[in-house]
Amino acid sequence: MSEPGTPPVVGVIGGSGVYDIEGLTNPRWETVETPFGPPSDALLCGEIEGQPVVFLPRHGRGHQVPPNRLNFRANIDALKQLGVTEVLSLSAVGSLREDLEPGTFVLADQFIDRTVGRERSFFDTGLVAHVSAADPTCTRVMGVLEDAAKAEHIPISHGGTYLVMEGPQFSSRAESFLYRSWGCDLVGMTNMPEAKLAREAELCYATVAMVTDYDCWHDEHGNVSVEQVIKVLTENAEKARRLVARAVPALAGRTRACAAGCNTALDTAVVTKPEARDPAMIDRLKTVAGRVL
Ligand SMILES: CSC[C@H]1O[C@H](OP(=O)(O)O)[C@H](O)[C@@H]1O
Ligand SMILES: Nc1ncnc2[nH]cnc12
Repeated sequence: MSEPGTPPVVGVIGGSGVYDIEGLTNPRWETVETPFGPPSDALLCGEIEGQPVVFLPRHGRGHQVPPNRLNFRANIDALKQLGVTEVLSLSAVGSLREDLEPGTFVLADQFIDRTVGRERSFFDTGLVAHVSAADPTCTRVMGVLEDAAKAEHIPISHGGTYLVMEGPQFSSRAESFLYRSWGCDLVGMTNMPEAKLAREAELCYATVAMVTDYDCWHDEHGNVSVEQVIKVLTENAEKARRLVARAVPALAGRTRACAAGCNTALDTAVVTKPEARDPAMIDRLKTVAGRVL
């Protein structure tokens, strides 16, 4: 259980095409068990310029877990068990906007959750809580990422709405047009419920969405394929690596609670009266919510 002023430990969740991070000092893979079952894989722990960092390949090192089977709760619990306080998510996404070309990096800040059948909360009967998800990403960490991108001369677009679909199939053309008509900018399959669970666990969360394709709405571009996604990611891997290497040490040195309020999200969220709380739930939630239970 970490207190709001705990020195930062950066967690990096690597999405499609990002199964490892290079350049860590003292690297070691650690297997973590959680009350929610196993995370996607072992987690790689180490340091970048003295700043502790923990890496989790979202789909496993061999990309064996599809988006609709990800154990998001276990992934977030495992990161928090290893002391993580701020999460950088790297994600491949389709573009729903002409000007967001493949190869563009976007700091997505809003989500529309169209997923079905995923476990979307740590809380449940016996221990009820409602956190705010009005601003699901951490504005402070996004600012650090933006500065890191500038320092590395990596163009990055600040802000954008990411529609999260269930998958694993890509969208039908009618769905793609629908998402565009809703004003969404990006489409992907993984950032929900991941971002909301990070908020429940009082972790800062920011996502670097790496545009790989125009989904299937654009009449001058072919329909998205895995081959295209991996090709564009491979071409941009070096940029992503430099961005992470610059951002991680820049997140060091925070000595107070996150100014955006992420580390205190549970202060006013739990509604179940203390005498009505299920002891088994309190035990299950000791990593993510032990601070307030
Ligand atoms: C391999 S293409 C589709 C796959 O890629 C994205 O995952 P991630 O966010 O982990 O990079 C997308 O959401 C799909 O899961
Ligand atoms: N077009 C797309 N739809 C959903 N997820 C994606 N990941 C990368 N491109 C995607």
